[in-house]
Amino acid sequence: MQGFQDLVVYLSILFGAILCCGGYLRLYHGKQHLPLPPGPRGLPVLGNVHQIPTQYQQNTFLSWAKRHGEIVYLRFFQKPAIIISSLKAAQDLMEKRGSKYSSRPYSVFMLEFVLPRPNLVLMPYTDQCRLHRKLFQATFESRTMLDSYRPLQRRYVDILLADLVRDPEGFIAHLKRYAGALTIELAYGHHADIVNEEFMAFADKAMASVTEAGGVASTLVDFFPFMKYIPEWIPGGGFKRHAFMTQNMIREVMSTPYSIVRESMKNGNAQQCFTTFLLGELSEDGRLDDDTAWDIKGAATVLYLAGSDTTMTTLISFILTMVLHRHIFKKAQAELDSVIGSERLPNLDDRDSLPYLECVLKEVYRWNPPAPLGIPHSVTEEDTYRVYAIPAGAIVIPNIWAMSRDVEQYSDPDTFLPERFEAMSPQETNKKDPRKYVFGFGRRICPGRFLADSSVWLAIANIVATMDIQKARDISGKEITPIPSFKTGIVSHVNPFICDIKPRTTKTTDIATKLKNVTSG
Ligand code: HEM
Repeated sequence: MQGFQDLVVYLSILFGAILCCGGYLRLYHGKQHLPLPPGPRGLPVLGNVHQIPTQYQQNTFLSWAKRHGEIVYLRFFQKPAIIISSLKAAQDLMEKRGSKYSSRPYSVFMLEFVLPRPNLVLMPYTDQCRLHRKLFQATFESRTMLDSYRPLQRRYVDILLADLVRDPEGFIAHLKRYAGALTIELAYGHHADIVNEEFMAFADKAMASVTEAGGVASTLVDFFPFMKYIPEWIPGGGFKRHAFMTQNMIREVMSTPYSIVRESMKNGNAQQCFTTFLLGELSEDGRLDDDTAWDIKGAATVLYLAGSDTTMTTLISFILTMVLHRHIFKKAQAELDSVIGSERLPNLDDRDSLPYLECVLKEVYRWNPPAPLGIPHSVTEEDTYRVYAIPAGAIVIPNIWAMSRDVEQYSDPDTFLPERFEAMSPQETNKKDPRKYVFGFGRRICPGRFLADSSVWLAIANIVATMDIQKARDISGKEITPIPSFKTGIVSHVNPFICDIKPRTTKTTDIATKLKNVTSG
């Protein structure tokens, strides 16, 4: 068996070499006759694969950008890739030339093994993708629709505050629940208690299985598609077993809440939600083929998967920075007290009158961009940028982390300093607003950005208004200062830390009393 395994690896390398040489010749004899962008020197067959770390790739990519420039060229076996590390280059290419830079790299593993149907996040830029984006935009980018979610956001913020009062130590779980329950209710209409924690836990497990399943062999199949024909009982084909198991879990995550919506539609008690909207838009006279049903299930699941972890991470980054910088928290609180007073809780209409809190939120996005490498795009047509050729089919990785650490834009970029935005002119603030890059670019920009931004703002404004946050103390009374650290991966999750959160009692408002009627499920 070992011999066979070696043969598979040997064949993979051989095929790679052949494809690679073909690719290489094509690149250098492309019609532009321009050089490729600079990058670290790779090996003949592997390209730069062996230089890519498995963890915190954004840091390595940033160090390459410092050496080679804002566009770095890499090769993963035969596949070209560019890493974009400046906002200007990302906007020039991914936004101004959106017609060429808006597809996604094709993943054999995800699209042929794990998912029953491609979902929006992974779709190439086809008519189907445009249709799905239109549906997301109609639901999450229209002002009227966003305004209609305000009562829901208010309800979940009240639950969050009540949870924080009841169990301050569980703040990470409460923030996760806030972000998750909100997106679940938008997706499926019923209260999160019905789909409940069990659904969130199972969805997390399925996603972990996707990540685990994406080990070496599954990554290889993306570069050497012939591997998909290796039977699963032969070494090298074992990834298929894991992939099929993952597919079963994903199917269940997609189907369970969808079936509840279908059932309540039959019973005439379904709430208006993204799933009912999609059913209305995509079914013909109430009829639905199997593929369309999977498309709808996929779109609703994407809403939860793309929306909850990213939103939660922003909120936890906020708590962490407030623990570390109490003077900033107190300054935001003083602003809030002077504008809102203590008789009511802040709402989204107050946003424009709280400029310092706005600077704090911008700095939270910048300090820990929730998706440090975004989601890769791919180039559909050969292109040129400055003096370089960008080959068709290249994977495009925006290094959002590098953009947030650009010293030309932000001095002392590792320091958490909301005041950097306070000191800027309106034009400069607009140009340097991290929301210009943390939500991605161009035709694939995050369609949930307005919802995410308002949900995060509402939660942090209400936390600042009602809670006191500071460092926890050990039994000897000494302050415990959390050391900021983040998980590696698509989302930069904050590693757990402890802090001391207490409800504030002000002259006239006792928030615990105010929220006594709010139940958390
Ligand atoms: C702070 C919270 C969030 C952050 C930082 C974030 C960030 C991102 C980023 C970087 C991308 C990739 C864009 C690109 O390819 O250029 C993306 C895509 C996406 N996001 Fe978000 N997101 C957040 C919240 C949400 C929410 C709440 C939703 C749900 C409505 C959502 C739905 C999506 C979808 C569906 C895509 C794929 C779009 C496509 O492929 O065309 N996101 N997001």
